Amino acid sequence: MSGRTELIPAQTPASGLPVQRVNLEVSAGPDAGTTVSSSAEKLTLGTAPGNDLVLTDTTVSRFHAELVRERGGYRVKDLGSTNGTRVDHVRVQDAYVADGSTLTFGGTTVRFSLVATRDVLPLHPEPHFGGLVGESAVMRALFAQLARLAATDATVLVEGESGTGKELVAEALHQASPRASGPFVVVDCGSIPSELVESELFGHEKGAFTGATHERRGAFEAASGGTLFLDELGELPLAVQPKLLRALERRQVKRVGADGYRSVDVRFVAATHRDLREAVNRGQFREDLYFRLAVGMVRVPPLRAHLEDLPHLLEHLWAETFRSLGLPPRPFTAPSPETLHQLSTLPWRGNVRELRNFVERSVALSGALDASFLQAASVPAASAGAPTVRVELPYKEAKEAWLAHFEETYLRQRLAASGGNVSQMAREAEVDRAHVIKLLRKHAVR
Ligand SMILES: Nc1ncnc2c1ncn2[C@@H]1O[C@H](COP(=O)(O)OP(=O)(O)OP(=O)(O)O)[C@@H](O)[C@H]1O
Repeated sequence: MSGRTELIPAQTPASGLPVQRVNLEVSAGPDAGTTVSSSAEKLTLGTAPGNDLVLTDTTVSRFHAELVRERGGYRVKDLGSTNGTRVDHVRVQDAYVADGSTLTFGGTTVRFSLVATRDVLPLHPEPHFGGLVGESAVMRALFAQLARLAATDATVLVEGESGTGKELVAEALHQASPRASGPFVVVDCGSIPSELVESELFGHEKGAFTGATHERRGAFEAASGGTLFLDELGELPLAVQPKLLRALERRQVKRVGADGYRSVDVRFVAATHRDLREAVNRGQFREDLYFRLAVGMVRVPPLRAHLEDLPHLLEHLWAETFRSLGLPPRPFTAPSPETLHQLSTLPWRGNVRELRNFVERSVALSGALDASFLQAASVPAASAGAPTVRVELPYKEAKEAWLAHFEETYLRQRLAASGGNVSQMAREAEVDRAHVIKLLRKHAVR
């Protein structure tokens, strides 16, 4: 016995992914007697219409809390509510709940219970969809959902941690849709200075502002006949949000400095790694825009939720690395069981992007997948303590590894101190916001 936890090979049930169904029954408060039953991965509750459990209790916030199904069970997460969330009378921010737990939201009490029968989600027949790969049941259930959504023109909101593949999801939706022959236009709200977002989205007339020496069409017009993908939607300035709402509702946009509206024909997909419901509670995101976007909700799982895809992903990213570097492909050699084991025990906070970085480093430094090429940040022990100077590396690489540790530690702690608000963090750190975003991506911090 090695005492090691083995990586479970991908075993995909042929028919579908069995998912748990839960019941939420309001047992005390103005809505006593109301019951909701669902097998959704995420359930929200609050007073805003559109929550899965809508409460009328005035001590409950608009988006008060959510219940998320994970491998280890169900978790309840408070969404920054005014009066807090309790599990069995203990106030919590984020906690696991058990069958029969009593949950309290403000002045309302809800009984949480598991339903004996399981629902079954359909699975996509192939272990890939567009540029996404995954053999696991969770990924193939996601592909099946994407295939269904691609056939429609519905607006889609893609949620997921950084590096999980949200942009690939948007691109795959476009490619599988009837608009595939039209343009796929990407706007990253996080990397555009806030004063330029409106012109980037809707265009401007000549002379509309200092520097507007020519008229310019915006992303909506550029995407006409195709799909417009807005990344980092949570960073969209509040002032632009009503204009986006209008554009989505009426399919009309007005260039900055123009008098009239122009019609546009676009399919709209947006992504966020931030919880927009929390942003709504804080007054940073408009509730009406949130509901307009959340017509089709797609949640991309973090890598730690489908580790059985590691071998398949490594092989895919290996080929991708050679392709992107313009190098002749080299045959893939599967990692040793030890390496695979080590990879499967890491937190992968940067998700598939971090895995890709690891593959790229391995290719560049040795041509074989080797766990010693994991960046210091991936390995919990290294990121927790003081940085070690890796004297076994050549001077330049040792210095880079040490600097990388400094950058990541600084970014993580600064970002946490500013409550995850990148603009505020950039101001406080006296670093240009676009540079901060580049660094955050480099270190897979978000
Ligand atoms: N399931 C997957 N199969 C293949 N490649 C993937 C998968 N998921 C992510 N990737 C790769 O990981 C990298 C990050 O993906 P992507 O940029 O789509 O993530 P993201 O969620 O949009 O990140 P961010 O929130 O930082 O914008 C890309 O190189 C992408 O090709």
